[in-house]
Amino acid sequence: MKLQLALDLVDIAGAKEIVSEVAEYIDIVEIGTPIVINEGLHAVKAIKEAFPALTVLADLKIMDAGGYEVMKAVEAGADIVTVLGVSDDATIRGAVEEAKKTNKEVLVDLINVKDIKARAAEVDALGVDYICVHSGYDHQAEGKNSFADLNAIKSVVKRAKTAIAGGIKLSTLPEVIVANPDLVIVGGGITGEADQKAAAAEMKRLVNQA
Ligand SMILES: O=C(CO)[C@H](O)[C@H](O)COP(=O)(O)O
Repeated sequence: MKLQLALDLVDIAGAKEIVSEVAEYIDIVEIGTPIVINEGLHAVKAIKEAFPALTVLADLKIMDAGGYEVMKAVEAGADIVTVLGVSDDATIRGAVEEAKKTNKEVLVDLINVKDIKARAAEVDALGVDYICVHSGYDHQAEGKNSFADLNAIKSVVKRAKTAIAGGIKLSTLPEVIVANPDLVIVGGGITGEADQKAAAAEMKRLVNQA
């Protein structure tokens, strides 16, 4: 099981500062959608250059032109690029085809997918690398999480790795770990803590025990 740190509400300098603190405890660093909106793919490039040993995920949440947008993210240094599960199969196919050219990976985010199980089975057959259940900020504000969804997709996904994101904290991590995803994605559960290093270290310890 791997741990991904999601960076959303910082600029490039802030992102570098947090990663410097916690790099030894994370497997993947995510350049979140808000950073890409604010800073562009320069943020991906800057983090990959500063931390070449870390796997960098660009959370573009691609909805169209999968091949082209994956190509641009990979050119900037991304190792994994996200595509929305609600997008067309052709978009996901294009993203997978482009990523495979350079041995990079595609994570499909099932945020706002209505029939989680059916779509997970479909995108699994398209050859994606990760399938992620995700309660976004707006759903978190309504008190929702994706813990049950993770169990649901694990019953149908045969080849992709599974991931979970959305409001995971130290207090809820044990519940997530029981469901045994391949990847746990944590943003505010680390960045929102006064001691980010301690939070990341404890999360890594729990994830490693799984
Ligand atoms: O993609 C995102 C929001 O759309 C976030 O990166 C993801 O939800 C993880 O952050 P947090 O743990 O703070 O919810």
